[in-house]
Amino acid sequence: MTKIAIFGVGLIGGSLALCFKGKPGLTVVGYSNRQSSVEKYMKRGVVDYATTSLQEAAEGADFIFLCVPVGNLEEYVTELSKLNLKPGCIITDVGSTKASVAECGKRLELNGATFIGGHPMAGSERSGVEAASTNLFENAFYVLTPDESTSVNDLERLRNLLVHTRAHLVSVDSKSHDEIVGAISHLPHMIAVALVNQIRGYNENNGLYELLAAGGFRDITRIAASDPVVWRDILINNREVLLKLLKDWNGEVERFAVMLESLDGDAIEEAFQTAGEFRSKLPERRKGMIHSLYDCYVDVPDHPGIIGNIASELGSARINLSNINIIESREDVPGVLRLSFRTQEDLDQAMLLLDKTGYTVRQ
Ligand SMILES: NC(=O)c1ccc[n+]([C@@H]2O[C@H](COP(=O)([O-])OP(=O)(O)OC[C@H]3O[C@@H](n4cnc5c(N)ncnc54)[C@H](O)[C@@H]3O)[C@@H](O)[C@H]2O)c1
Ligand SMILES: O=C(O)C(=O)C[C@]1(C(=O)O)C=C[C@@H](O)C=C1
Repeated sequence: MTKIAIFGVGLIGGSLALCFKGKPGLTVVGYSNRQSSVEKYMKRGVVDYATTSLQEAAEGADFIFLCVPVGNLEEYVTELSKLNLKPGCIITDVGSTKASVAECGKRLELNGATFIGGHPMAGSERSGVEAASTNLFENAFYVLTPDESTSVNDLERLRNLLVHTRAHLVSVDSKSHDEIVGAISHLPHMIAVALVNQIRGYNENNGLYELLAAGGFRDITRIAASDPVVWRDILINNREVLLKLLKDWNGEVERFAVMLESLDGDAIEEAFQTAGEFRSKLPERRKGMIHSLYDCYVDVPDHPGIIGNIASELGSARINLSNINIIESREDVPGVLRLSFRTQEDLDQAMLLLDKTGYTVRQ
């Protein structure tokens, strides 16, 4: 049996556990420092076994996945370096920053074990084992950060195991990882939070802000609801990269102010034009980056019960709906519903069914 230990069975750790559990020859052990969490992991059935003993979880493991917040990663690598791990054990992590943990894994003597950093580029604003899903990593990119000291054989063993996630594996050096992911993930999270807090401030004096906030605001701010502790650690860990990115961001904001002050309509058009072109080239269906789910949009008349009707149509056809959002709905004006599914197959079936039922549905 190949023993896989998962430290921190939350959104990411739980989703990995679900990818591995029940696969022939694999057994999955969950570790938490809290008894109540261990009980929850067992109750939800995401692991074969769970324990609060770090030693029990780690010893004899062929693979150890550290899925705790970034601020706790180095402390766990250090704790593991003090144990008698199985020779050839691969320690990996899923942290959203890679340079500091990779440096720690390299610096410490791991007594026959190896550290290879990892980061699945998939996730959600939700957290905890309750949000874990078998399909979270499907078609997403999963970054590995081996270095010159990583053996080809160890890397291959980890890659072979990660096949169960159905993600696309890519290798990147840890410094480039932090620069790129800082720009495409950490900066957007800061912007979303700053934007929500700006509007929250206005809303304190006038509740209409909250009431009128529709599709645009919701789309750009979904990630502002992400876990505060997880994101505190990510931002602090990648602060040098982020301080530089924030300077560049200030430049972008300033450019807009200049365009408005000088009534430069051409420049505004061009800004939207170039942004639209770049965005439309982004590959669709990459979960965790732009699309976290498989979505379609349905035009609906604004009358009571319509959402219930659509949900029960899908339910009767055994199509699993994972989310439903009202994008727009005003009196006497048709609204738009966004329906989200976890798989392409569910999306295709739902679109076919709703089209047959007479709804206008599009992607
Ligand atoms: N959320 C995302 O979208 C996302 C995506 C990719 C990677 N990550 C990375 O994955 C890691 C986990 O994030 P998540 O979103 O799964 O968070 P989460 O809060 O859902 O899960 C974290 C888990 O770690 C446990 N934990 C916290 N502190 C611990 C400690 N000191 N010792 C043991 N267990 C502890 C928690 O109880 C929880 O089960 C982070 O390093 C994060 O950067 C997150
Ligand atoms: O889709 C989301 O909600 C995410 O925040 C996922 C996301 C991202 O920014 O793309 C967040 C953090 C990760 O480390 C990787 C992926």
